[in-house]
Amino acid sequence: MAYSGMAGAPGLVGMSTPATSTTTRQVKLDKESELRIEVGMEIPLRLRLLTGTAEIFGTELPPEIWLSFPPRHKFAVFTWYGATIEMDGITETDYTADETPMVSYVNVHAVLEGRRNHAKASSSTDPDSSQGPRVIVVGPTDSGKSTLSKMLLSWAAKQGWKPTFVDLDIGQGSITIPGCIAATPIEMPIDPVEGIPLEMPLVYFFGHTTPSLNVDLYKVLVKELSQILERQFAGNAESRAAGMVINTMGWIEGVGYELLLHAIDTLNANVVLVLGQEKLCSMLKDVLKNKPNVDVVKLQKSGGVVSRNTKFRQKTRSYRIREYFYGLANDLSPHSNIANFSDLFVYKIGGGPQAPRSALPIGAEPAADPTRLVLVNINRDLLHLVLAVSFAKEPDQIISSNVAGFIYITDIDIQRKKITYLAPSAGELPSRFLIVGSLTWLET
Ligand SMILES: Nc1ncnc2c1ncn2[C@@H]1O[C@H](COP(=O)(O)OP(=O)(O)OP(=O)(O)O)[C@@H](O)[C@H]1O
Repeated sequence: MAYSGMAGAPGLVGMSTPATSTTTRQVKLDKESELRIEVGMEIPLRLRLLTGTAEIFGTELPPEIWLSFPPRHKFAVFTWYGATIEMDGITETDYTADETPMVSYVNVHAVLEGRRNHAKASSSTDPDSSQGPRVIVVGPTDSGKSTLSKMLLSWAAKQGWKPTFVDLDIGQGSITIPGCIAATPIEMPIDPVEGIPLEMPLVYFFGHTTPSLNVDLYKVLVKELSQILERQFAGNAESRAAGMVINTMGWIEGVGYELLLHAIDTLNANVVLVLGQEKLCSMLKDVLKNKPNVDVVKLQKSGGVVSRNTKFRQKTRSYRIREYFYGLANDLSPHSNIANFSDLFVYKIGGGPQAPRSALPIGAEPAADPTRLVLVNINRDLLHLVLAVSFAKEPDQIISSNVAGFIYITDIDIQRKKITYLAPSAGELPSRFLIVGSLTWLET
């Protein structure tokens, strides 16, 4: 695992001292308690495990090694048997808590583990039982869904499984930039600083950060993703037995609820973990009662989960895009490239009328087709938008294709018909077909 090393940690000399500590200090944790930390807004926090054992969201801390957590990071160091932690730097808040839902979470992990073992043992004799658990984590915003997903994945990976992480959260997803749904196998416990490794995730670009802008397209993309995953599972008994953990959005009312049911159905989830909401749990139990193979389990929300307001969420999205191009520690060097208008084809999905008015019965209004491909005229409206580079070979494959990566439009020269864009690497783009939505970014 790529832990950030201790070298080059920020000096604290001459800094003002907020109410919380700025000096090196130790915290002793009793068994089954956790240290909850919100790193300050400007400067990273260094932290290391001095004695005992402890984990961050399911990933064990290496003894004695300093880890550097970026500004605004919110996390907890939990210990099952007791530990001493040393911190160096500024925190916005830090406190210890001995009431956590961790025992119930690890009990869920134990049940999933049993199902994985059963699936593995059945794979040669009974293909129908060879599917490991497909867990979907649902709940309102800020109920700890992403965190629980990470814990379940890291605990499974620690025991040698390679479960598939599916992130359907287009607002605050953890696999790639916002506006996408994605899946990736988790082969090692998730690095508490760097997050999910980005080796070849399967990514579909929705292009907006709320599904309400094109609900049908969102459903189509979830279906496309699920079909590819089914194909992968069919050819790989190991990942089939390890199963999936699916993270969802916090939108659980109305259309949001409908999308949850759609995801449960499309991805064939058989364990639904409901965090922090009785009403949602009872609605799901009721609607899924005819599916005896689907378990709906209510779990307590952790008191440590931090609520994030709209502004914070927008900022987080912007940092995620920045991280894509420049790396978490500014360790990547994106390239500024120039292309002719004629070199690239930019499509948006949805919007255009389905049929001309003349082709409709008298009085009928043309409805917008949510999955219609519309070729976009290149003009300055594209400035500061983030576009996806499709793997499609032909335009009609764009919706069903996953994406290779993203570019950011930094200039449009109408007179010379040139586009300047930032890309993760130099050289030609893997495809000339680009997808545009409403995902903007202001590079600062
Ligand atoms: N026990 C804890 N102690 C401290 N911070 C925590 C704890 N659990 C979760 N957090 C932090 O709280 C924030 C919200 O948690 P999380 O992202 O898991 O919620 P979510 O339900 O997935 O949110 P969303 O609805 O936006 O997707 C995150 O920054 C997470 O790191």
